[in-house]
Amino acid sequence: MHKIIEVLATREQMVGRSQEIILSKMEAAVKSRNRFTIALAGGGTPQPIYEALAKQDLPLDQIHIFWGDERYVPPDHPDSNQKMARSAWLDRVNFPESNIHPMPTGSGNPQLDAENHDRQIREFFGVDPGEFPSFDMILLGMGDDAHTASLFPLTDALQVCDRLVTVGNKDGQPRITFTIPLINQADCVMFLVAGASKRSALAQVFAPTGDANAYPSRFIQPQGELWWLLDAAAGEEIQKG
Ligand SMILES: O=C1O[C@H](COP(=O)(O)O)[C@@H](O)[C@H](O)[C@H]1O
Repeated sequence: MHKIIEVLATREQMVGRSQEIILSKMEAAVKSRNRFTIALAGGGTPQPIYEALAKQDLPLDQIHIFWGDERYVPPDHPDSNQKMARSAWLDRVNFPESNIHPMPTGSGNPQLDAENHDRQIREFFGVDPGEFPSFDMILLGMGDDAHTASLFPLTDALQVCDRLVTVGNKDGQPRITFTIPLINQADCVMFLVAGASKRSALAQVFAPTGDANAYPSRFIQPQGELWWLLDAAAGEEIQKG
Protein backbone atom coordinates (compact mmCIF):
# COMPACT_ATOMS: atom_id res chain seq x y z
CA MET A 1 0.00 0.00 0.00
CA HIS A 2 1.17 3.50 -0.85
CA LYS A 3 -0.44 6.04 1.49
CA ILE A 4 -0.62 9.74 0.65
CA ILE A 5 -2.14 12.33 2.98
CA GLU A 6 -2.87 15.85 1.79
CA VAL A 7 -4.45 18.62 3.85
CA LEU A 8 -5.93 21.36 1.67
CA ALA A 9 -6.55 24.84 3.04
CA THR A 10 -10.18 25.01 1.95
CA ARG A 11 -12.96 22.68 0.89
CA GLU A 12 -12.81 24.25 -2.61
CA GLN A 13 -9.14 23.31 -2.89
CA MET A 14 -9.99 19.81 -1.75
CA VAL A 15 -12.58 19.58 -4.54
CA GLY A 16 -10.02 20.82 -7.10
CA ARG A 17 -7.33 18.40 -5.95
CA SER A 18 -9.66 15.40 -5.86
CA GLN A 19 -10.83 16.21 -9.37
CA GLU A 20 -7.22 16.34 -10.56
CA ILE A 21 -6.49 12.90 -9.08
CA ILE A 22 -9.70 11.34 -10.44
CA LEU A 23 -8.95 12.70 -13.94
CA SER A 24 -5.39 11.41 -13.90
CA LYS A 25 -6.49 7.91 -12.78
CA MET A 26 -9.23 7.98 -15.42
CA GLU A 27 -6.83 8.95 -18.19
CA ALA A 28 -4.34 6.23 -17.22
CA ALA A 29 -7.00 3.50 -16.99
CA VAL A 30 -8.64 4.45 -20.29
CA LYS A 31 -5.25 4.55 -21.98
CA SER A 32 -4.18 1.14 -20.74
CA ARG A 33 -7.49 -0.76 -20.49
CA ASN A 34 -10.01 1.32 -22.47
CA ARG A 35 -12.15 1.44 -19.33
CA PHE A 36 -12.30 3.27 -16.01
CA THR A 37 -14.25 1.71 -13.13
CA ILE A 38 -15.08 3.97 -10.22
CA ALA A 39 -17.22 3.49 -7.12
CA LEU A 40 -18.74 6.69 -5.75
CA ALA A 41 -19.29 7.73 -2.15
CA GLY A 42 -22.48 9.23 -0.78
CA GLY A 43 -22.93 11.84 1.92
CA GLY A 44 -22.40 15.59 1.63
CA THR A 45 -18.64 15.84 1.04
CA PRO A 46 -18.33 14.50 -2.54
CA GLN A 47 -21.31 16.36 -4.04
CA PRO A 48 -19.29 19.42 -5.22
CA ILE A 49 -16.74 17.05 -6.74
CA TYR A 50 -19.46 15.40 -8.83
CA GLU A 51 -20.71 18.86 -9.84
CA ALA A 52 -17.18 19.77 -10.95
CA LEU A 53 -16.83 16.51 -12.92
CA ALA A 54 -20.11 17.27 -14.71
CA LYS A 55 -18.39 20.31 -16.28
CA GLN A 56 -15.52 18.24 -17.72
CA ASP A 57 -15.38 16.74 -21.18
CA LEU A 58 -14.94 13.05 -20.28
CA PRO A 59 -14.86 9.77 -22.25
CA LEU A 60 -18.29 8.80 -20.88
CA ASP A 61 -18.54 5.59 -22.95
CA GLN A 62 -15.49 4.25 -21.15
CA ILE A 63 -16.44 5.17 -17.59
CA HIS A 64 -18.37 2.69 -15.45
CA ILE A 65 -20.04 4.03 -12.31
CA PHE A 66 -20.72 1.98 -9.17
CA TRP A 67 -21.42 2.97 -5.58
CA GLY A 68 -19.51 1.87 -2.47
CA ASP A 69 -22.68 1.96 -0.38
CA GLU A 70 -26.35 2.78 -0.57
CA ARG A 71 -29.11 3.65 1.83
CA TYR A 72 -31.96 1.13 1.64
CA VAL A 73 -34.39 3.51 -0.03
CA PRO A 74 -35.83 3.85 -3.56
CA PRO A 75 -33.54 5.54 -6.12
CA ASP A 76 -35.62 8.73 -6.14
CA HIS A 77 -35.57 9.09 -2.34
CA PRO A 78 -33.81 12.25 -1.02
CA ASP A 79 -31.46 10.02 1.07
CA SER A 80 -30.38 7.90 -1.90
CA ASN A 81 -26.67 8.08 -2.73
CA GLN A 82 -27.55 7.22 -6.32
CA LYS A 83 -29.97 10.16 -6.50
CA MET A 84 -27.34 12.56 -5.21
CA ALA A 85 -24.73 11.46 -7.78
CA ARG A 86 -27.28 11.48 -10.59
CA SER A 87 -28.45 15.02 -9.82
CA ALA A 88 -24.93 16.35 -9.26
CA TRP A 89 -23.23 14.63 -12.20
CA LEU A 90 -24.70 11.70 -14.14
CA ASP A 91 -27.98 13.30 -15.21
CA ARG A 92 -26.21 16.51 -16.26
CA VAL A 93 -24.19 14.77 -18.98
CA ASN A 94 -24.86 12.19 -21.66
CA PHE A 95 -23.85 9.13 -19.64
CA PRO A 96 -24.83 5.79 -21.25
CA GLU A 97 -27.32 4.23 -18.83
CA SER A 98 -25.68 0.83 -19.35
CA ASN A 99 -22.49 2.23 -17.77
CA ILE A 100 -24.31 3.09 -14.53
CA HIS A 101 -24.46 0.20 -12.05
CA PRO A 102 -26.51 1.23 -9.01
CA MET A 103 -26.95 -0.92 -5.93
CA PRO A 104 -30.42 -2.50 -6.04
CA THR A 105 -32.70 -1.58 -3.14
CA GLY A 106 -36.10 -2.60 -4.44
CA SER A 107 -36.75 -6.23 -3.46
CA GLY A 108 -37.78 -5.54 0.14
CA ASN A 109 -35.03 -7.98 1.18
CA PRO A 110 -31.65 -6.25 1.68
CA GLN A 111 -29.78 -9.57 1.81
CA LEU A 112 -31.19 -10.57 -1.57
CA ASP A 113 -30.33 -7.17 -3.07
CA ALA A 114 -26.76 -7.46 -1.71
CA GLU A 115 -26.41 -10.95 -3.23
CA ASN A 116 -27.76 -9.74 -6.58
CA HIS A 117 -25.32 -6.84 -6.69
CA ASP A 118 -22.46 -9.15 -5.69
CA ARG A 119 -23.33 -11.28 -8.73
CA GLN A 120 -23.68 -8.22 -11.00
CA ILE A 121 -20.19 -7.04 -10.05
CA ARG A 122 -18.70 -10.53 -10.56
CA GLU A 123 -20.32 -10.76 -14.00
CA PHE A 124 -19.11 -7.29 -14.96
CA PHE A 125 -15.49 -8.04 -14.01
CA GLY A 126 -15.66 -11.74 -14.97
CA VAL A 127 -14.55 -13.05 -11.58
CA ASP A 128 -15.60 -16.26 -9.83
CA PRO A 129 -16.92 -16.55 -6.28
CA GLY A 130 -13.94 -16.34 -3.91
CA GLU A 131 -12.11 -13.86 -6.17
CA PHE A 132 -12.09 -10.08 -5.69
CA PRO A 133 -11.97 -7.70 -8.67
CA SER A 134 -9.91 -4.50 -8.60
CA PHE A 135 -11.78 -1.26 -9.14
CA ASP A 136 -9.60 1.44 -10.70
CA MET A 137 -10.80 3.84 -8.04
CA ILE A 138 -13.07 3.81 -4.99
CA LEU A 139 -14.12 7.11 -3.40
CA LEU A 140 -14.95 6.99 0.30
CA GLY A 141 -16.22 9.39 2.91
CA MET A 142 -15.86 8.99 6.64
CA GLY A 143 -18.52 9.66 9.26
CA ASP A 144 -17.92 11.31 12.64
CA ASP A 145 -17.90 7.77 14.11
CA ALA A 146 -15.15 6.69 11.66
CA HIS A 147 -17.53 4.56 9.56
CA THR A 148 -16.81 4.39 5.89
CA ALA A 149 -19.08 3.20 3.07
CA SER A 150 -21.82 1.60 5.25
CA LEU A 151 -19.32 -0.21 7.46
CA PHE A 152 -20.40 1.00 10.90
CA PRO A 153 -18.56 0.45 14.19
CA LEU A 154 -19.05 -2.94 15.85
CA THR A 155 -21.40 -4.32 13.15
CA ASP A 156 -21.44 -7.74 11.46
CA ALA A 157 -20.58 -6.28 8.04
CA LEU A 158 -17.02 -5.68 9.27
CA GLN A 159 -16.44 -9.43 9.53
CA VAL A 160 -17.62 -10.34 6.02
CA CYS A 161 -14.62 -11.49 4.02
CA ASP A 162 -16.06 -13.98 1.49
CA ARG A 163 -18.35 -11.61 -0.44
CA LEU A 164 -18.08 -8.38 -2.42
CA VAL A 165 -21.28 -6.80 -1.13
CA THR A 166 -23.16 -7.19 2.12
CA VAL A 167 -25.81 -5.62 4.33
CA GLY A 168 -24.68 -2.82 6.65
CA ASN A 169 -26.46 -1.70 9.78
CA LYS A 170 -26.91 1.98 10.61
CA ASP A 171 -28.69 2.11 14.00
CA GLY A 172 -30.87 -0.87 13.05
CA GLN A 173 -31.56 0.37 9.49
CA PRO A 174 -30.18 -1.79 6.65
CA ARG A 175 -27.78 -0.38 4.08
CA ILE A 176 -26.03 -2.08 1.16
CA THR A 177 -22.25 -1.82 1.23
CA PHE A 178 -19.02 -2.98 -0.38
CA THR A 179 -17.10 -5.28 1.95
CA ILE A 180 -13.65 -4.50 3.33
CA PRO A 181 -11.82 -7.03 1.10
CA LEU A 182 -13.47 -5.62 -2.04
CA ILE A 183 -12.43 -2.07 -1.11
CA ASN A 184 -8.92 -3.24 -0.24
CA GLN A 185 -8.50 -4.90 -3.64
CA ALA A 186 -8.82 -1.51 -5.43
CA ASP A 187 -5.96 0.06 -7.35
CA CYS A 188 -6.72 3.39 -5.73
CA VAL A 189 -8.90 4.35 -2.76
CA MET A 190 -9.47 8.01 -2.01
CA PHE A 191 -11.01 9.25 1.24
CA LEU A 192 -12.59 12.72 1.11
CA VAL A 193 -13.02 14.16 4.58
CA ALA A 194 -14.10 17.70 5.43
CA GLY A 195 -15.20 19.59 8.52
CA ALA A 196 -14.14 19.93 12.16
CA SER A 197 -16.62 17.26 13.28
CA LYS A 198 -14.31 14.62 11.73
CA ARG A 199 -11.22 15.56 13.79
CA SER A 200 -11.59 13.13 16.66
CA ALA A 201 -12.45 10.19 14.36
CA LEU A 202 -9.41 11.03 12.22
CA ALA A 203 -7.19 11.02 15.32
CA GLN A 204 -8.41 7.48 16.11
CA VAL A 205 -8.00 6.28 12.54
CA PHE A 206 -4.46 7.69 12.22
CA ALA A 207 -3.28 6.53 15.68
CA PRO A 208 -0.44 3.97 15.39
CA THR A 209 -2.54 1.35 17.18
CA GLY A 210 -6.27 1.05 17.78
CA ASP A 211 -9.39 -1.06 17.43
CA ALA A 212 -10.53 -1.18 13.81
CA ASN A 213 -13.89 -2.68 14.80
CA ALA A 214 -14.57 0.50 16.76
CA TYR A 215 -13.09 2.79 14.04
CA PRO A 216 -13.82 0.93 10.77
CA SER A 217 -11.87 3.28 8.48
CA ARG A 218 -8.73 1.73 10.02
CA PHE A 219 -9.56 -1.46 8.07
CA ILE A 220 -9.01 0.29 4.74
CA GLN A 221 -5.53 -0.75 3.61
CA PRO A 222 -5.76 -1.24 -0.17
CA GLN A 223 -3.18 -3.16 -2.19
CA GLY A 224 -2.84 -0.03 -4.39
CA GLU A 225 -2.78 3.66 -3.45
CA LEU A 226 -4.56 5.08 -0.43
CA TRP A 227 -5.25 8.81 -0.57
CA TRP A 228 -6.56 10.85 2.32
CA LEU A 229 -7.69 14.28 1.13
CA LEU A 230 -8.64 16.42 4.12
CA ASP A 231 -9.69 20.02 4.36
CA ALA A 232 -7.93 22.12 7.01
CA ALA A 233 -10.93 22.01 9.36
CA ALA A 234 -10.72 18.20 9.48
CA GLY A 235 -6.98 17.77 9.08
CA GLU A 236 -5.55 20.47 11.37
CA GLU A 237 -4.15 18.05 13.96
CA ILE A 238 -2.96 15.55 11.34
CA GLN A 239 -1.05 18.34 9.58
CA LYS A 240 0.72 19.28 12.82
CA GLY A 241 1.81 15.63 13.05
O1 LIG B 1 -23.83 7.74 5.30
C1 LIG B 1 -22.87 8.00 4.64
O2 LIG B 1 -21.89 8.79 5.18
C2 LIG B 1 -20.55 8.72 4.73
C3 LIG B 1 -19.88 10.05 5.13
O3 LIG B 1 -20.66 11.13 4.62
P1 LIG B 1 -20.27 12.68 4.78
O4 LIG B 1 -21.57 13.43 4.54
O5 LIG B 1 -19.78 12.88 6.16
O6 LIG B 1 -19.26 13.00 3.72
C4 LIG B 1 -20.50 8.45 3.23
O7 LIG B 1 -19.19 8.21 2.82
C5 LIG B 1 -21.39 7.27 2.87
O8 LIG B 1 -21.32 6.98 1.48
C6 LIG B 1 -22.78 7.61 3.20
O9 LIG B 1 -23.72 6.59 2.86
